[in-house]
Amino acid sequence: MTTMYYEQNINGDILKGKKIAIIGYGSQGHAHALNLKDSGYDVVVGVRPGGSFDAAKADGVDVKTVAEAAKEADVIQILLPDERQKAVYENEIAPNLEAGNALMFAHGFNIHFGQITPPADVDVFLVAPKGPGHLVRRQFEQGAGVPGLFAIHQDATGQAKDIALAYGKGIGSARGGLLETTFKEETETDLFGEQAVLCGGATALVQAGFETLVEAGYQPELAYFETLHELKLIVDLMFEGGLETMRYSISDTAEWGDYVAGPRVVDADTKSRMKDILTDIQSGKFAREWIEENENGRPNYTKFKEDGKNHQIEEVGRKLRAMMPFINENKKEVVRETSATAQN
Ligand SMILES: NC(=O)C1=CN([C@@H]2O[C@H](COP(=O)(O)OP(=O)(O)OC[C@H]3O[C@@H](n4cnc5c(N)ncnc54)[C@H](OP(=O)(O)O)[C@@H]3O)[C@@H](O)[C@H]2O)C=CC1
Ligand SMILES: CC[C@](O)(C(C)=O)C(=O)O
Ligand SMILES: [Mg+2]
Ligand SMILES: [Mg+2]
Repeated sequence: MTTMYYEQNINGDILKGKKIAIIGYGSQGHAHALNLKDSGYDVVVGVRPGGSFDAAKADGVDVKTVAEAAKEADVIQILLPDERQKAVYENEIAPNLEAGNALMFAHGFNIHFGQITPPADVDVFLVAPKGPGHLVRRQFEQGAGVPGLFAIHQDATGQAKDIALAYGKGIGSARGGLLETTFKEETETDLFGEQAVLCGGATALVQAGFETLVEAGYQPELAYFETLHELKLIVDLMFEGGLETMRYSISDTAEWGDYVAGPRVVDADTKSRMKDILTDIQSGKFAREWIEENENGRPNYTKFKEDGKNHQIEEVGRKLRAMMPFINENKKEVVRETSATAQN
């Protein structure tokens, strides 16, 4: 049965007086550090010298090396890229762990796929917002919150769940709801969601729609508005009131087209391939291949990234967005973080 926790059911006092180290100051790192600080907690950020270090300093956060932050903290949240966590954990965090500390994650990848094995005398749990870090920060500042998951892997102190809930409240996720899960369930569903629907599925759908229109001779700018820009406005309505609200706002013509054409695009074969994707995640095949890609210096990742950047939809989009300053306003904070974390 699903168990949800909301702000009013959570006592955040258990984290008062504890030092929380946020390791990494990227998408999730900056959001957790700033939200926890604004919630009145004692936060130190641990990163290497460079863009993130400078950004955290400029934001008025206490910043140290990873090893120093881990050493002085009671609660250590690892918000580094998943593929870098194992090395940083082994070299800089593990030697500074003490019995009774809490070791945290925002995604279960490294624990679930056996990359990190913490000692038995520390709590190990995750608090994973169900949304991009920049929105975790933006929504918190707006008085809202991105819902999150939490899961306990090890409860050495008997306090793991209370600390996890207090942490989830501190970053604003309990405003949207904290759902109790396991590392296995969080890891597999998160990977599936981002691959099949949220990132892989959505970008492939947008690109294919754009290409279909442009190849048929329609203007690329029009194709951009139709397949990418307007998607946000349609998804906003789904977000606010589900598919029904979106269908209430669109024309009856669009709604009829939705019913008859949607299943032609995403059909039983698509669903069967979604199941294959899920199987590869569950079996560990995806994780093994991603780890290997990193060990080999990311040749395919780099090529995919470059091809994506050079796709016509991106060139057209950059030009059109430059004429819409209201979009660029929101983008500023993401770009600052992106450029701060772009180095390897
Ligand atoms: N992105 C998201 O919105 C979400 C992410 N998650 C999870 O959160 C975790 C963090 O992901 P995300 O926020 O995307 O990570 P990012 O890619 O944004 O993290 C980048 C940060 O890690 C630092 N970093 C990278 N390598 C090292 C290193 N060797 N030593 C010290 N610092 C280093 C970077 O510093 P520098 O500037 O020096 O490179 C930067 O501060 C992952 O487990 C992810 O799965 C969960 C939910 C959503
Ligand atoms: C959808 C991608 C995500 O899982 C997220 C923002 O929740 C991620 O890993 O970044
Ligand atoms: Mg996710
Ligand atoms: Mg993810």
